[in-house]
Amino acid sequence: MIKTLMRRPTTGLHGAITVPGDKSISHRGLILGAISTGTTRLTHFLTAADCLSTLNALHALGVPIQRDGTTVTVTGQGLHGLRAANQPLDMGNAGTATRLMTGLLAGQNFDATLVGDASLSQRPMARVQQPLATMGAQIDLTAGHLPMQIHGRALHATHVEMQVASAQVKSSLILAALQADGPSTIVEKLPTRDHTERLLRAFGGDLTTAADGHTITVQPQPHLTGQNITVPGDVSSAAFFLTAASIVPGSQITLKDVGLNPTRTGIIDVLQRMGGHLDIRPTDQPGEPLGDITVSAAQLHSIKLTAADIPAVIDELPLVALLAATADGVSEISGAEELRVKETDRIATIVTELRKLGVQITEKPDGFIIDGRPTWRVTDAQFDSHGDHRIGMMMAIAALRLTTPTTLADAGAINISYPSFFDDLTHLTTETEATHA
Ligand SMILES: O=C(O)C1=C[C@@H](OP(=O)(O)O)[C@@H](O)[C@H](O)C1
Ligand SMILES: C=C(OP(=O)(O)O)C(=O)O
Repeated sequence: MIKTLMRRPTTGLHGAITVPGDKSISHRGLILGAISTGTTRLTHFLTAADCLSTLNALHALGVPIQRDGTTVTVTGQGLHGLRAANQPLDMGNAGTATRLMTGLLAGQNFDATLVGDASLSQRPMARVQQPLATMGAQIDLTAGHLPMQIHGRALHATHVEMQVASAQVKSSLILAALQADGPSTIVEKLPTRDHTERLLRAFGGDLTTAADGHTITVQPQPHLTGQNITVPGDVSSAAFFLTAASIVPGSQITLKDVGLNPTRTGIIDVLQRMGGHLDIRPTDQPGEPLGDITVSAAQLHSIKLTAADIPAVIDELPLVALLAATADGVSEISGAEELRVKETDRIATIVTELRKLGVQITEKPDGFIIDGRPTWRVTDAQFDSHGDHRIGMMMAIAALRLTTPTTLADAGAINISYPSFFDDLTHLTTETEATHA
């Protein structure tokens, strides 16, 4: 689908929205609900294609799941209550779903086959197969990729030193370790998003993170109990509008009930370091941290990010590139080679698309260098998502700086994580400054 993009709104973006539920927490809530006893109710669940891949896979494994709008009810089957599916599990475009389900299925007493779309079928799966093999897991890949055959079996406890900073790999190992014959330890290269750890504790699991923040010990065979969970707004979705309001002159918007887990809020830190105007009001309540954010337009300054900064901002790096493209000075992003194995090679797709705006960007093996400018000279008005939701949304936000018409090819990819993205954008661009004065 080719979509005509919205141009610069004359008075900027105004108004307030609640962004859809967090993708990472929605996946995990379904999985932990499935292996608990009793009922789990997820409200403000993300009903986007990626999370529906997890929902459909669990359903095919014998888990009753009801969906009513954004409320999902999961009837837990216990840790050993899943049953073999009678067809391959189609994980669609979802890397998180695939890696987490692999860890879960490795310890079940049946076999499973996982397949995915063309993008997912190019993404590396040895990163879970190899550490899971230290527990005795038997997983056959196709040249390191999907299709994958998982031969479920009893697992042993392990001690794993992770080779990549990846919450997906960590969570896969945690889900396998729950089914092992003793306590397992997982050592992270760098701390990554900790939603699995937080949720597992809420469901009654026994898991500790050492004071160094890197070492996790998982006690096996927990008795998990179903929970009622309100999923916070996805900060990775909010990030598109945090960026838009920062770079479109005259803007001031509020994003309500956004997840503020510190392992995810790198984009807020980046914006603050670049001179962005943000007011963050945390809400006092149990569970994942959340709050409201008001953001207004600002003249931004360049930034440097290195490997230790990356995990908390990994999915927002296309937006960091866009912010840097409008900022004063030269920005440099390093240590972000993981971007090359996302839905697309995001270093390559960021460079290709931003060059269409006339942005001065240099590609590096592990990131990029951008020389920012207050105005761009568009050389190609036909943007392309390359089938990658975050690249498509980043270019739709870039178009808001332009007065010339532009289009986005393969705009349907945005449904992977944010089906109501254009509705929310329309809402924020049709609310005038006067209505909110
Ligand atoms: O665990 C998760 O929910 C996710 C972890 C990240 O991937 P990696 O852990 O592989 O970096 C992120 O890019 C993805 O969108 C969601
Ligand atoms: C990388 C992403 O997701 P996944 O790895 O789950 O496909 C993303 O949403 O940006």
